[in-house]
Amino acid sequence: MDDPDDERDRIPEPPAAGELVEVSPSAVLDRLDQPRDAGLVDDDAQLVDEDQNKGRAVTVDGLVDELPAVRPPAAPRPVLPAWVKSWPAFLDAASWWVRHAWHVTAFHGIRLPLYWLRLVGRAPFGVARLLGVVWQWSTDPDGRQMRSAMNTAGADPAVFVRLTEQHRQMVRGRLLVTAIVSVLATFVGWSVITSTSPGVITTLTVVLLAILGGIGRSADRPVTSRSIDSEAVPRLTADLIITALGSLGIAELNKSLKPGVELGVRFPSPIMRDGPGFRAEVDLPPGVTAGDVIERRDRLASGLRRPLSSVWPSSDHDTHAGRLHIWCGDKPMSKAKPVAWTLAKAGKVDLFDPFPIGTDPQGRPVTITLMFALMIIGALPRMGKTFLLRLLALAAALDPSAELHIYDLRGGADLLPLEPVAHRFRTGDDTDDLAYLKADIRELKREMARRYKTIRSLPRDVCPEGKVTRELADRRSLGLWPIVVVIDEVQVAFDDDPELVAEVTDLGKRGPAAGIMFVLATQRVDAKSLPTGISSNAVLRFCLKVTGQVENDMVLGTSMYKAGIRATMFARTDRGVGYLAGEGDEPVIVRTAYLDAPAAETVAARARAARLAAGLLTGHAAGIDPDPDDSTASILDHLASVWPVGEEKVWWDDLAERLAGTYPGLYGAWTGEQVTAAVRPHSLRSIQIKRTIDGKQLNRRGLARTALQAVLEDRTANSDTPAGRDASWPTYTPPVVDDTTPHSPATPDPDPGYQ
Ligand SMILES: Nc1ncnc2c1ncn2[C@@H]1O[C@H](COP(=O)(O)OP(=O)(O)OP(=O)(O)O)[C@@H](O)[C@H]1O
Repeated sequence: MDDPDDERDRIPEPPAAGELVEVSPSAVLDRLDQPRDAGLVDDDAQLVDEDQNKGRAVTVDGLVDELPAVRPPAAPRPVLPAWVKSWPAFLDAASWWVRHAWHVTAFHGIRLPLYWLRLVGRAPFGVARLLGVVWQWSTDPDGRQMRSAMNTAGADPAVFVRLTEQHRQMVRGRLLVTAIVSVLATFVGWSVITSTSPGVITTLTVVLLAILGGIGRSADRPVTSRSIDSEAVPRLTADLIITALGSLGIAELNKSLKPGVELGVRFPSPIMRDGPGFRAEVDLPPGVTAGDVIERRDRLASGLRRPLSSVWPSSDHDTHAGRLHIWCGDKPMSKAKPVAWTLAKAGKVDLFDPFPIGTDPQGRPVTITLMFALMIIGALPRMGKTFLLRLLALAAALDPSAELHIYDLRGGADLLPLEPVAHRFRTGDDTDDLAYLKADIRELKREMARRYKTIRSLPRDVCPEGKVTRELADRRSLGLWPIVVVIDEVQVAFDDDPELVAEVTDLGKRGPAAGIMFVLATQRVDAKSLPTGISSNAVLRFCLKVTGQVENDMVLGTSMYKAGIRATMFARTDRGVGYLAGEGDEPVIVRTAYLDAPAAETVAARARAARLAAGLLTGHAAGIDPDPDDSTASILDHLASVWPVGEEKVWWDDLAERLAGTYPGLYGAWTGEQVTAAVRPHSLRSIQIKRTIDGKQLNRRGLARTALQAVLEDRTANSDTPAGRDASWPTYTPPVVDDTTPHSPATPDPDPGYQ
């Protein structure tokens, strides 16, 4: 048999590359608990093959170049608590304290007479207790006990006599002090009674009785009553949390809660007030993850003796997988007032910046940045998906430069308030509606190609990152304003239409950088409704209640469920509450702002007024909504078809006018500048064209027929794609408002649109 000592002393072989070494958690912890200079480095370094791994050390994790700090540095706690940094959260916290203080004061204030009567009832006990204390002090019973203990056969009589004498003297002195104090007290009492007013006597009597009652109070008969119904909502304490955790039925957790075992649950920071509730940070025992607890949110709420929608557990992966945050709201969220939208009454949105969509459970505002993002929203039916979609579309409508394409394939009325601002709008899932959507998507693909060409043609200093900026979006002649496509119940369109899926996937991937954003919502979260190409490219993800891990990860992203981000924990009553991923580093729980249909109509009316004022009402909203142009003809073909017979050179303004006359749906509001910008990617150069009109010499920029013909011939010869697919132009372009410079007859236009 092996000698255990030998076994202990034997230096283990270093693990082969890639071999997994099994190490017990306690061994790891033991090691981690040792200070770095207490032998860890040296002991472990013995395992090193010195030639091969010079300068390296072996730890339980294998070879490393340098040993990391034995303990990772503790995460610094924020200097200011979160509620100080957010005005609404601060107001919430402050108002809670004021309400609480007022309630406690009023509750006890009104009961003061009752409390006094209770004290008076205890006053005789107080007198007896006081007399007992004085008697004890005066008669020194301890000394008497000591002498009785010495009254034994072996005791020294001299010591006994000395102690007896000392006791007698002490008692005599103390009795004298007691007698003098009693006489003085009687005298003072009598003088007060005879010399002061009855009011003072009454006050003193009241106070004296209260003091005597206080001395005589009993632990099992409290004088004061409870101001808070502790049975309904007990204070959130460490004990309560431990009890609740113990009721979850997690074996590993229960093991560490057994009597006699070192408690595995720790509280790294004190339980504190956070917004309208309390927050606790809990370190779960090794082997238990925050996700394990989050999954049992209902049992946790039961253990904490609170309604389900008051209890919000979350994970903190910046620290470790076992760090659990529990936030308990004062009021159940399902009973709290719906969150008001800060933009409901006033305000504009710049889609390039974050805009508010609701609050977190603590009441802090949550914002979202729609620009450059593909967003997916998934949930069970009736959880608030369409309301959120409407909110996002309304926010986009409040940016007058944005072009909205709104599709409600369920055919309900929820998105109708957006009709007055939508460039493209359809509600319903008839063949017509789906064909309209498909044609629009195709147009958007061509628009995307055009946008990329325009972006490529821009100088580097104007477009350094190769994507749309606010400045570029504002130059209407470039046609790079944000386009937001909102589709509710997208699964209706995707079913049995792989071509559409492919086109939306492509737009979802490449569109955002060119300013084309999609927001897709579905109540049927599966691979058909959210194909991998779309779900894996979504930047923003919003998941309201779903039923399982697969749906959760499909909307929020792979492994989110494992990481403890579980939209399965939401209850059916948590309407409008979901996880938002992609906006910050960590997914957050959001209570989306509630906007009913009339309020949505008011916001849409405001947005429409702003668009009208800016001259940016287009497409369906402007009453021009023929079927999307699904032909493959491009602006080059259109220019050729409107070219005036016999003319060799034509001004851009005249060409714009002719295009608008022949294709009002496509070029209705175009100017010469826009036509120039549109053909720029095709290398069509402008020329100066002089004309005499009414005896006046006018010099403007325009196009030569030969140049157009050359480009068309070139395209036919070189292109293997259908003519005009990549050169085609979007349908209804808003009229130019903000950067239109009237053409001066003699001077060349400085706009870069004129080359
Ligand atoms: N932010 C919110 N706050 C409070 N209640 C909300 C919120 N959003 C939605 N609701 C409530 O939830 C109900 C359902 O919302 P909505 O119609 O958006 O659900 P849905 O998920 O789109 O349903 P469906 O899949 O059937 O279309 C609404 O009638 C509304 O009362």
